[in-house]
Amino acid sequence: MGKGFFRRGEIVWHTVPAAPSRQVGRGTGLRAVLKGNAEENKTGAIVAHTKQRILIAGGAGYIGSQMALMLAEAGHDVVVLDNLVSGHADAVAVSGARLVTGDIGDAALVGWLLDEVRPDAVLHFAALIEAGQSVQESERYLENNHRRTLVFLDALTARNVPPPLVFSSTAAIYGEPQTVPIPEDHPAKPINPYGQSKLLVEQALATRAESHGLRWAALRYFNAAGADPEARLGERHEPETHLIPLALHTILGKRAEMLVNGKDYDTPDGTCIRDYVHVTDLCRAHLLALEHLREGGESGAFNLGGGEGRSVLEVLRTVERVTDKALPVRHGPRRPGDPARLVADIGKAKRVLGWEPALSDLDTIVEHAWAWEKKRPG
Ligand SMILES: NC(=O)c1ccc[n+]([C@@H]2O[C@H](COP(=O)([O-])OP(=O)(O)OC[C@H]3O[C@@H](n4cnc5c(N)ncnc54)[C@H](O)[C@@H]3O)[C@@H](O)[C@H]2O)c1
Ligand SMILES: O=c1ccn([C@@H]2O[C@H](COP(=O)(O)OP(=O)(O)O[C@H]3O[C@H](CO)[C@@H](O)[C@H](O)[C@H]3O)[C@@H](O)[C@H]2O)c(=O)[nH]1
Repeated sequence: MGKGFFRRGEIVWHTVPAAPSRQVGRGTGLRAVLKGNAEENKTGAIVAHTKQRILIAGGAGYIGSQMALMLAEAGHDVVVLDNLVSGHADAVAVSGARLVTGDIGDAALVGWLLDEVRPDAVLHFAALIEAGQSVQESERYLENNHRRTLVFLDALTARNVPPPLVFSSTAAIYGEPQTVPIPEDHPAKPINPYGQSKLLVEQALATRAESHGLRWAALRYFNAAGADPEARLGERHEPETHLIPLALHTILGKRAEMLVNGKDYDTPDGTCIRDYVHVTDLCRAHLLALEHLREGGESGAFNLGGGEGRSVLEVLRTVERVTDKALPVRHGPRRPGDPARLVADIGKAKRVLGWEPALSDLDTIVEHAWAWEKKRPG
């Protein structure tokens, strides 16, 4: 155990120094996020007035650790609960948030933590995330993502006034889309247990709203991508399955070639189309969702995408352009369970939350991911 850790029973608190600055970068739209709760300092940066206590389940993962960093930079007090099944303690250290190593399905731990932290809001990122793996291991996915979330929700709703909850949902709940772009009221018919587990949680949130007055937002991310604009954090799934990091690993010589899954889809170049959204844009949406709930806004689901569909080959060409290197590519068969097109209709998030993707053009996403890959640990 490294410097800066101490044990408290079975619980490990990670006590690294807080982030050096409470400034929030300019031009990121956070003025709107923190309205009424922030001021501009001499340098024009945004500094939060009211420090809030935020609990992040799954905050040692790719998106959750970026969220912890954004909240810490906005001046909030952040505690991460993560069992580190796929997350990284050193990613939490970047934000200076406290890390409690444990499981969302551990009722005693979660109850203790809620009493200890008394969070003003909870963000729930904790999940197993591989759709393909979920087909082989459906029980494990439903147990981890759905049943353990129910335990977590029991602990939250046992409180007199449960804190508002923002949940990481996914485009995978829609299954094979009937219309593209996909609006939130599109039928939800997941075609893999991963999507099913997320839909079951969304249904549980709606039920808890009726039974316990839980206020919630389910943010249905499309393809999360990119990295911290200052390359302090980024994607580090092990094993990695996502297109952009795999292409960058190939460029770096960690893999021999890039396999394109299918070239006979009904799309202009025959490869799958996806909607890539920058991780920082996703995190900003969480702040806006919290603000929305804090102001009494209606609970519900919101699509989050970059708003544009890009094919696998377009992504690979962008990787070649940004890195200025050629990518060895091989065409293989389709990957089971891959819909041809997934593109978000993000009108509701724009209208209701005031969200607008700012960094989600493909070049910026790949540039940030590339900067991260060149300096990431491991
Ligand atoms: N990455 C994407 O493209 C994408 C797209 C749609 C939705 N999502 C959702 O966003 C969330 C975050 O995704 P990510 O890419 O950061 O994944 P990630 O694997 O990097 O992070 C998930 C984190 O949750 C933790 N975790 C898992 N099960 C846990 C449990 N039972 N108790 C405590 N901690 C647990 C892991 O250790 C990890 O740190 C997930 O809920 C995922 O389903 C991701
Ligand atoms: O080596 C590879 C890896 C991926 N792909 C393709 O690239 C596209 C994007 O794949 P990937 O990056 O693995 O993301 P998705 O499978 O689209 O899934 C992501 O996006 C979904 C929402 O759109 C979320 O539900 C998932 O959690 C998230 O992992 C797909 O067509 C893949 O078949 C390849 O061709 N070769």
